Amino acid sequence: MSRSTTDFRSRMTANIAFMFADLPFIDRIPAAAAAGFKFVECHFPYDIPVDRLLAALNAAGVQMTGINTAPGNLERGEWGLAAIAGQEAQFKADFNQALNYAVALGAKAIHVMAGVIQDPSDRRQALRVYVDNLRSVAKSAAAHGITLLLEPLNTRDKPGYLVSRSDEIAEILAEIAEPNVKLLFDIYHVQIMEGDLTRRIERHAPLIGHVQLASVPDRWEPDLGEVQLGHVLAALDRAGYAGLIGLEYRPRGDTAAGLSWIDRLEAAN
Ligand SMILES: O=C(O)[C@@H](O)C(=O)CO
Ligand SMILES: [Mg+2]
Repeated sequence: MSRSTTDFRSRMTANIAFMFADLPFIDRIPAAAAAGFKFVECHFPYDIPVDRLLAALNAAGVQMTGINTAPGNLERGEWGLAAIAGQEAQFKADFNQALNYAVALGAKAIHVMAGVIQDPSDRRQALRVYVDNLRSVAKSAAAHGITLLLEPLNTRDKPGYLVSRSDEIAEILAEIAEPNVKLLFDIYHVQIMEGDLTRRIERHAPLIGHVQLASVPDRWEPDLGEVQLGHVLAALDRAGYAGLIGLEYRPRGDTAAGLSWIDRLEAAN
């Protein structure tokens, strides 16, 4: 039996951007606690004052493990600003907002969202901006023990997003060369864009700062679809990944009822 499946429950963090989505955001925290979660992660908590969020987390006995930088203007198609030339000042403001929330909540990871590049000829410059922006903020996060995560997003869900492949992120990380800037290896996106999950996990293991799971191609409970969950968890285990595992899927029905996949995973491994 692989460690990843025996201690799975103690390492999983419920992504409350997607899970318990029938409830108002703040109410997803006690709902996650009632379903047995000790950890939650989310995307954009910024509509809720940080003190209120912290009070809800404390009341539920749940720890927030990770948040994202703000997406920017959704109507203009933005999805983060870290790679957008001319938006460096707004990126800094968004980053500081994320850092303040993370520090106040005790969250140890911030997913720094790169952004959508409307004109492919801007890509080269965007990569430069991305690297420079990340270098400029990495140490302020490190001072608080916070890891910055870079996540490749698949081009079907997020056309034009600067980075869609984990191999590309590996090159960017080599250039940034800051130990607290890491790869967010989301099985869903990596399987869609690159596949070869086992070998890719082995190759990128030292770079991986966080893992997320969902079924492929539907982004449902992760024991469904084309990826064999037990195998992937064992590969992560063998590669030495011992960090948190984000459940970032859209439940097919009721979130709590759908969690029976965890019992099946434990029984099968
Ligand atoms: O996979 C995703 O979509 C997320 O992890 C995210 O942070 C927002 O794009
Ligand atoms: Mg993800």
